[in-house]
Amino acid sequence: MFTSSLRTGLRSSPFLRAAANNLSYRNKHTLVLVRHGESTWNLENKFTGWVDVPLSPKGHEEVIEAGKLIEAEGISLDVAFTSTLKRAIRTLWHVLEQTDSMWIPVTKSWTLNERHYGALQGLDKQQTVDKFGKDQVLVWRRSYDVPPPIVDRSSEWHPSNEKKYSNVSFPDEFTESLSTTLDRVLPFFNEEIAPTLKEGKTVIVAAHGNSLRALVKHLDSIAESEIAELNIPTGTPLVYNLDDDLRPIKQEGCIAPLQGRYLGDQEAIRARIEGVKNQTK
Ligand SMILES: O=C(O)[C@@H](CO)OP(=O)(O)O
Repeated sequence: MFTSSLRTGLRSSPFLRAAANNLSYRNKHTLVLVRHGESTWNLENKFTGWVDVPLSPKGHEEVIEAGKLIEAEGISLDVAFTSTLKRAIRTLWHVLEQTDSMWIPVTKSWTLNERHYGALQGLDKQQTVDKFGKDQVLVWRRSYDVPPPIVDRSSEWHPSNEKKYSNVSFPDEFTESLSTTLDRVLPFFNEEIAPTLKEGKTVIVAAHGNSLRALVKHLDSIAESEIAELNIPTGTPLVYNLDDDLRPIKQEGCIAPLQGRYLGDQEAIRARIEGVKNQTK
């Protein structure tokens, strides 16, 4: 009787649970993905892409909570990667603060940016549905290889007009589909993130809905036909355990087709996923 209540007590202790998780994460390649928290343009329901908008007040709260969840899970971060957009950078900062790992190396790369939304950037999502129809907007948002309308160099949204991309050359007419987003996310993953994971480091990537959709398409071998259905919620850590070939080890409680596991209240997470989907009804 006494022994069994002692065992129950040990299992329910957050400290001991975190310590046990810490041991189990140490023996695998651990990759934590987190989409930035709600941004001001998520709140206003505008197509954002590479427009550098900040987190909303709720977005800050979401990612502070994300950091606490990572900490409670006993995950000890070693190396971080993020985009060059402030909503992802700020998300990472909050997570690093909450996990007492602000000292770890951080690499920022435009290749982890959100998918560029071309001439849709800045438009209200619902008004775009009203003008072009739900089906067309769904194709622009979620098809694998149909890009939104282009911007040229005269547009304020063309990356050649921004200092932060001055070392990169972009075509005169620019836009991105999920497929062309994957064409820049995957080389960065293979050249920078994969070797770090193989060294045994625990890696966090703070990025965006569509750059993370591209990455998990690769990790989880999701078919082009299936990827349209996949929506990633804001500010929710997604933890992968990877084998030595960096193939995901399917985790209990994962939401198919993902093999990694979201941390947090699973019902609330499913509601957030639906919320992303329903931005264009
Ligand atoms: O506007 C965007 O850049 C993205 C993410 O917020 O939107 P969507 O989910 O419609 O691809």
